[in-house]
Amino acid sequence: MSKFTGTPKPQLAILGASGHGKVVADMAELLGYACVFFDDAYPDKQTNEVWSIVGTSADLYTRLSEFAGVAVAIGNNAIRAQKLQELQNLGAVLPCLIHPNAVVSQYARIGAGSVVFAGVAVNAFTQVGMGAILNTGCTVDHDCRLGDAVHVSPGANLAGGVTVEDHAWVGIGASIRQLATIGANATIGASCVVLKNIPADAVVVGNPAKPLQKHSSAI
Ligand SMILES: CC(=O)SCCNC(=O)CCNC(=O)[C@H](O)C(C)(C)COP(=O)(O)OP(=O)(O)OC[C@H]1O[C@@H](n2cnc3c(N)ncnc32)[C@H](O)[C@@H]1OP(=O)(O)O
Repeated sequence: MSKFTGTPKPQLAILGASGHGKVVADMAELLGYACVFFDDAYPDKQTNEVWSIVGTSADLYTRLSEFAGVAVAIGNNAIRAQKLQELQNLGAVLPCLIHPNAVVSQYARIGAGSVVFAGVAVNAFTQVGMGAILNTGCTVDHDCRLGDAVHVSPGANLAGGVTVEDHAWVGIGASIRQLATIGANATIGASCVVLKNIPADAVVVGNPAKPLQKHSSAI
């Protein structure tokens, strides 16, 4: 007598066997996927905790038809954007993965290849581009505009009408005042409080946000 095994789970390939990748895989399993990793450290590295690494990024590009979807778990915003673009050009399916315990308004839009982790809230009429990381417990309030491959780190809070341009990184626990704009590729340091617009490529820290100064001298 054959044993009933149920419907096979859809397979998700995750590019990047990182710590971030573990969180993506854990969430994807909750969403019903079975996960394997691809990473250029293969074959020297063959596991990422409980998950198998089965090939390099080049291997993934030749095996896309085997997968129901591909996630890119690379924290660097520019590299993640580049890999997502290459995968999209090859016809890969890039699902937007939203944790069951995230709260996303029915009037919000989040782009392909984005991940939204546990405890996140995204409020009405916010739009998020492709390949975003909305990390654990961050909030993105109403009418925000987030570009492609942005990262909002754990516990960061964006008030209403904030703009975050492509590839910008909002650090852990940062707060962004309503209607402020964070320029492309900018970095907002951990716990920073942003009250005014931040130009592209800037690195700012503190309360209120100021450009990062490195002033350690030899002790
Ligand atoms: C799940 C996850 O883990 S997601 C990842 C979450 N992580 C984050 O959000 C981290 C965000 N990154 C930061 O805050 C970083 O410190 C950055 C990007 C702002 C600066 O990094 P670096 O360029 O490496 O700066 P570095 O560590 O050398 O520090 C330089 C100076 O700035 C100070 N500094 C660095 N970050 C901050 C900050 N967030 N607030 C205040 N001062 C800071 C340092 O104390 C140091 O001061 P000193 O020169 O007087 O000693």
